[in-house]
Amino acid sequence: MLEGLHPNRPTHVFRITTDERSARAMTEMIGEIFDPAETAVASFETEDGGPWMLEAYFAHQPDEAAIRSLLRPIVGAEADKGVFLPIEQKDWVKASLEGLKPVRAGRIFVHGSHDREQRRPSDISIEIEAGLAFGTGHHGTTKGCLLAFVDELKTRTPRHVLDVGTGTGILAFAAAKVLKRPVVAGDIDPEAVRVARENARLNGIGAWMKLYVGPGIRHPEADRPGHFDLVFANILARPLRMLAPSLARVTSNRGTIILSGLLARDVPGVLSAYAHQGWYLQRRYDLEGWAALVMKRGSARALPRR
Ligand SMILES: C[S@@+](CC[C@H](N)C(=O)[O-])C[C@H]1O[C@@H](n2cnc3c(N)ncnc32)[C@H](O)[C@@H]1O
Repeated sequence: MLEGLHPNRPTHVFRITTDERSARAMTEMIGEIFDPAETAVASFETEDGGPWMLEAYFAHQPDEAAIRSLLRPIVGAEADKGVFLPIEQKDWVKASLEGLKPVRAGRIFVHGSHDREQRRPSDISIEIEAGLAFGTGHHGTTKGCLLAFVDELKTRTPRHVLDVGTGTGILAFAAAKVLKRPVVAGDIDPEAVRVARENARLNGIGAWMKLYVGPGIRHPEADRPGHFDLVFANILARPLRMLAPSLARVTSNRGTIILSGLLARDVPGVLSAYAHQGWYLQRRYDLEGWAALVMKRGSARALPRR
């Protein structure tokens, strides 16, 4: 969930801990200067009220001296404290998955194959092998969506679910397993859809996953006006804003859209795009600097003051 480059294919990472303002300024500068196809950058709070970290991922070995001199006008001598690290290519995904602990949201328990024995009999368990797709459940955006989904179930039971930007398929699987119904899920990245298909089989719900490759809802399974009563879209702020009219169109009048993939600073822009379509924010989940927004159709007057 970084701006730019697919987060699972970098060769080098640069990390620097600093204050929020400098982290944001450096993120913006790196985002503007470097080609988004070759660089991914994000900054986030390392703990509540604690220092911020900037992480920049590069597809090729970066010119370290040049990057430090670019950052010096923003953070001064601190630019030299940041570290550049090579990223092991071969087993990077596997190794990072093995190091990850399972994630729990209510009864939903997301785990890798190495943590199967931790499942409880009452769990809705989802086993994920991420491969090259995003979505192990550990990212603040995914966790936020899972928590929002669990809370949504306290008041209603959706029947028709769409997951836009499905990655490994994790949110769609949670919905299919909890609701015991087919779910439509798509991703712009064919590799993600391949991984989601494999994971669906692994979880015994291959027949319930209606997977498609394509941007947004550009597929006959997804482009069904008023059909879905729960839509997940955990992608970036810009596509979320652009997709506002089409997501609003395919969601039923009493339906819910759960949006994520946006940093707290991007929330007002996304809310305003959905307010233009007649949607308001019912509640939000903030985890590790990322926000998940639960949107309902209704009067823009219901928008909370921010
Ligand atoms: C942050 S990941 C979310 C994965 C998973 N849904 C989760 O919650 O962990 C975002 C996914 O959205 C996909 N994506 C980005 N822009 C998209 C678009 N316009 N339409 C469909 N998928 C998109 C990416 O390929 C990526 O797999």
